[in-house]
Amino acid sequence: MTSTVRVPAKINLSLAVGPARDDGYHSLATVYQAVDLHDEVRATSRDDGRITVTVHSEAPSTGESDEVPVDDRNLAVRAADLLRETMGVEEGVDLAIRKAIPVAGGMAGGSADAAAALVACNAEWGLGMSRDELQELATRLGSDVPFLLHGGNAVGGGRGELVSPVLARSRGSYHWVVAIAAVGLSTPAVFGEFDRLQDGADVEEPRVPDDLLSALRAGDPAELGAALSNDLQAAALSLRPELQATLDLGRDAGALGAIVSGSGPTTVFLAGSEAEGLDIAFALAAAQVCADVVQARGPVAGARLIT
Ligand SMILES: C[C@@](CO)(OP(=O)(O)O)[C@H](O)COP(=O)(O)OP(=O)(O)OC[C@H]1O[C@@H](n2ccc(N)nc2=O)[C@H](O)[C@@H]1O
Ligand SMILES: Nc1ncnc2c1ncn2[C@@H]1O[C@H](COP(=O)(O)OP(=O)(O)O)[C@@H](O)[C@H]1O
Repeated sequence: MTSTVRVPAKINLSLAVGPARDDGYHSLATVYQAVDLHDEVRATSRDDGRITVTVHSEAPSTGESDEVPVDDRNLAVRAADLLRETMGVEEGVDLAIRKAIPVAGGMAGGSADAAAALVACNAEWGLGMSRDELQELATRLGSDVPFLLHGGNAVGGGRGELVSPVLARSRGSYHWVVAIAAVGLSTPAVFGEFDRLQDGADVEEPRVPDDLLSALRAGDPAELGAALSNDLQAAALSLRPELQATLDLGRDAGALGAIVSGSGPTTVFLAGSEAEGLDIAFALAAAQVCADVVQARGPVAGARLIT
């Protein structure tokens, strides 16, 4: 048998970063949106208990440091292994990943594959675990993994893993332009730069901005564009100063809002319509400021079985 799962990328519409905690993580208050840039994970059970992975990349080529591991460092393999250990499964699985989400781009591609592997292996091994049970395992795999199971719009608290669907009344569908950089950025390095830039100053407890929530409730792209925020942006720009020119170019081409996605270096631009998105995409592509430009829509569902 084979079970295939489609899983989206995420954008942080707002990302407020608090102080570093004792466990080395930072407390976060973020609003996630899942967008229709999808990876696919296909799981095929095998009798010998081994877990293997292959990766077919459709994402633009990235630097060597961004290569996706094809051993037990791969987050999809870790997810399958955690599920297997937790449930005492004897079978193994071959995982085949088709990647379209940029690697180390701040769009949670690795976390997405982990979420997809949980759903695919749950089906493939016939475990019948509920979404809530999978959610608990997801928190152990990474801060972003629970949201990729959830999808839609959601608030993330704790270190990002405490996902609450408080935005049930949010409306609208949004047109994004995504500018993908040639070489990724390491998430811990960006948090490290955030700490360095604070230079020992007191960091406030993070909170979700009210204007962002009200923009989502209203379903108003102009309001949402003005309310986008990211506390990691200064750190990402400090490590990659050239991203500032990309942000400026997109704004000049008519973006309602322009922001570094999560820990970067992907930058995202909110457009008023698909046609306006195309103008922004053309301007970015013509200026050759990034490796690839794609258009995406959000919000969309989280990790879902498609076979
Ligand atoms: C920044 C965010 C924003 O959504 O995503 P990306 O933009 O990287 O995709 C997330 O917080 C990333 O989540 P994820 O990529 O799952 O990170 P994890 O594996 O949990 O952590 C990787 C490392 O990032 C740092 N980290 C992560 C989350 C957090 N709240 N505080 C941190 O300081 C820690 O150094 C940690 O060891
Ligand atoms: N399935 C996977 N897909 C992508 N990266 C993975 C995967 N498994 C492990 N990784 C590692 O995780 C790192 C961060 O990847 P990714 O989740 O794409 O970035 P980000 O945290 O910036 O969103 C990569 O550089 C790679 O070494």
